[in-house]
Amino acid sequence: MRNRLIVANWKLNGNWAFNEMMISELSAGLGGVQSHDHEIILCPPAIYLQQLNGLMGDIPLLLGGQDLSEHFFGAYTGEVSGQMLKELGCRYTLVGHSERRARHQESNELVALKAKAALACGLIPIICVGETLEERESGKMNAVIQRQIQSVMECLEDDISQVVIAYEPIWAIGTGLTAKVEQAQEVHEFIRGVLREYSELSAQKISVIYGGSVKAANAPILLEMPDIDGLLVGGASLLSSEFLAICLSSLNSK
Ligand SMILES: O=C(CO)COP(=O)(O)O
Repeated sequence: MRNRLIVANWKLNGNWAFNEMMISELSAGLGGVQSHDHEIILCPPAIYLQQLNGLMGDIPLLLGGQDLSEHFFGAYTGEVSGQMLKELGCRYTLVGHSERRARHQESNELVALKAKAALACGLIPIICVGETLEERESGKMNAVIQRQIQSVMECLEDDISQVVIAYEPIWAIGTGLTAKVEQAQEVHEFIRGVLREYSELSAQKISVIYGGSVKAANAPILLEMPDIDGLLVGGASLLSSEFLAICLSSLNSK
């Protein structure tokens, strides 16, 4: 019933030659593989969306932004709007990644406005949530994640089923530490419970994906969990063989 999503977050990586090579290697590896309930989404730096859109042809890949402005146009130097992402071929955009929350002081309220702006532009927001190690160890994890989700849900009102949630424990990002599958499943189940408070149907429909040191080696076991509907991959998405193996393990696991 829920879509399976494998999302590559390239962060501040890529260049013209690298992008060309990645698309050609992903094309060779995924050629002919089609699945109506699987989506593989590349989120490169916004500046490369146009190049990738031109390179993708009929390869079964989609594009997403890494962030967007909560504004639609105007005097906001350096920002990229949802319409601009849409024009460049995006179907998705990440919102509220922990690196933006921490480094750019993005509050829950701002993340909610960005998710709303994304939907208004016809984009599906992938809303990132997750706790620090300190929050986990001091027992605040559930409250932190609940608040992150509630802010968005309260702002979106009728549109809540149109989003994707990405659970990324901050202590597992880029550290080589992955949440144990049981730990990840437990939080995903908790997130579905929070969603259920808004709508049972939405809770069943919204894909909740996991991110944090995902690799080809741990992807299959994560994807076996009942409430893990896909993966948000950072470092391993920059290595075509690793990323392909992750995509193929997902395509083969359903
Ligand atoms: O932040 C992430 C994806 O958004 C996870 O990054 P890593 O896979 O490098 O840990």
